[in-house]
Amino acid sequence: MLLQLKEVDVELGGVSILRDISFGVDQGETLGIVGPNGAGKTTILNVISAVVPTVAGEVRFRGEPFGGVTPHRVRDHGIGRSLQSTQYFNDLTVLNLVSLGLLKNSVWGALRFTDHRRADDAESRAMAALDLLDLGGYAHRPLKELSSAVQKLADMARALAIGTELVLLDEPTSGVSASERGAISDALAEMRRLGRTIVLIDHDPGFVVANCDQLMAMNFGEVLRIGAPDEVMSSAEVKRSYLGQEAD
Ligand SMILES: Nc1ncnc2c1ncn2[C@@H]1O[C@H](COP(=O)(O)OP(=O)(O)OP(=O)(O)O)[C@@H](O)[C@H]1O
Repeated sequence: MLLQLKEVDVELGGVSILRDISFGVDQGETLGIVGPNGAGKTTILNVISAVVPTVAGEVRFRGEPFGGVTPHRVRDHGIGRSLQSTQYFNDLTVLNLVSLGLLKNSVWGALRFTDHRRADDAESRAMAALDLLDLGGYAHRPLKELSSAVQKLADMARALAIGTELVLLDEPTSGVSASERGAISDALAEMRRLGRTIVLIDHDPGFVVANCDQLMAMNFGEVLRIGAPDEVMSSAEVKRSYLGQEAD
């Protein structure tokens, strides 16, 4: 098993945010997570990325405890994460956005591209990731000129370039029109075809169900059910608690 959370609890500001979260993700598998606003989906990605600490339980990556890892070292383990929004990077080109994630020097050094050898290496790896998602034609375009779908795809390429072991996708369809969601699905399908292990969260349960191997439904910081996507979505507790429908 590549990633495992065992009985994880998280508290932020003295408030219980996650309780008793346990799941595992095998190599090459996509775990989808659904749940209403505030269920704790993003916090789970924050736990895996070592952005928030746990107060109980354990995170294991490649069978090893992941406890002491700092957020800026997560990338060194081959874990890439897409952002909910790329708005702060609007002036960058697509290639710069993807390269930036691959540069190991400080952000300031990276922005100035002072280390040319590393910058060239980062750019060629970034270009390879863009080509995998068929985005090579956008490489030199600033993000601000592109549709929100292409901006999302560029950020997925950034996560793919870093995430050789594990890709965390945070709301890839948010702000993307219904007509452009197919392109996001296609990119995700390509990542899965490449054998990447993925944790996917999105507000659109239909999108998640269609694009995962295993589904976890959450509510109020707890796991309601985990298993085959159709089984989870048709279970009484998920219908009742998440979809607001009466159980059969
Ligand atoms: N830094 C923080 N301090 C205190 N509470 C927080 C913090 N971050 C998140 N929360 C709370 O934790 C709960 C879970 O938030 P989280 O963002 O993980 O949910 P989510 O399922 O991703 O929701 P959404 O779909 O709206 O993004 C929410 O009640 C949120 O207000």
